[in-house]
Amino acid sequence: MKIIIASANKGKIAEFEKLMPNDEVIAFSEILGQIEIEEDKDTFKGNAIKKAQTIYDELYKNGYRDMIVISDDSGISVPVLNNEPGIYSARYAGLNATDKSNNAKLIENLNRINLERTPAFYTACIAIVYQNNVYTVHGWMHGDVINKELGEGGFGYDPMFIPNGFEKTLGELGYEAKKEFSHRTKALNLAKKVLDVIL
Ligand SMILES: O=c1[nH]c(=O)c2ncn([C@@H]3O[C@H](COP(=O)(O)OP(=O)(O)OP(=O)(O)O)[C@@H](O)[C@H]3O)c2[nH]1
Ligand SMILES: [Mg+2]
Repeated sequence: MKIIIASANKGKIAEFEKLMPNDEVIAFSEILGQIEIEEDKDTFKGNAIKKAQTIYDELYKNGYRDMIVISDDSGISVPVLNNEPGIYSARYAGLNATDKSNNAKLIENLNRINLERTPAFYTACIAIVYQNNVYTVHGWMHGDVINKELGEGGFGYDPMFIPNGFEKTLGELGYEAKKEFSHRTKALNLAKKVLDVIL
C-alpha cells in the first residue's frame, strides 16, 4: 500500500518506514517538494489534521487520487513546567530551533527549578486523510526527563527521556527498544486498525 507521510521530520519518517515495512512509505516532499504548513491550532489533533489535509489537497490538485495521507503531530509535555513544551515542542527554543537548542532550553528550565529528573510524557496524534474523510488516533509514552542528554539514538528530546520501566534514555536504548512502546508506535497501531476498516 502507498502511504504518503505529511511530515518533514526525518526522524519521524524513518520511524514510519520501520513501523510499516510492508507498505510503500513516501515522504510528501518526494512528490511535492518543500511546503511550509503553519501549525497554528491549539491541539496536537488540530495540527495533525491541518498537516494531513493540506498535503492531501495539494496532491489532489496535482492529479493524485486515492492516496492515503498520514500526518503526525507530537511533542513532549512536562507537568511541572505547566505541560511545556507540548504542542510547541518543535519550536520551543524559537522559530529556527533545532533539536539541540530545544533540548538546551528544556535543560535550562529544569535547572532553573533545580530538578535533575521529573515526570514527562510524549503524545502523538496521527491523522489519516483518505477520500476526503479524516480520522485521528493518539498514543502516549510516559517516563521522566533528565537535565542532561545521554546517548545518540532517536531524535529530538530522546536523549533526555527515560521511559517508565527503564533506567536509560531513549538515546541510549536505541530504536529497537523505543519501537516496542513509543507514542508513535501506539498511535500507528491504532491507525492501522482504522486503515483495515476503511480500505
Ligand atoms: O525525542 C523525541 N522523540 C520523539 O519520538 C518525538 N516525537 C516528537 N518529538 C518532538 O516534538 C516535535 C514535534 O513537532 P511536530 O509534530 O510539529 O513535528 P516537526 O515540526 O518536527 O515535523 P512535521 O511532522 O510537523 O513536519 C519534534 O520536532 C520533536 O522535537 C519527539 N522528540
Ligand atoms: Mg511541525
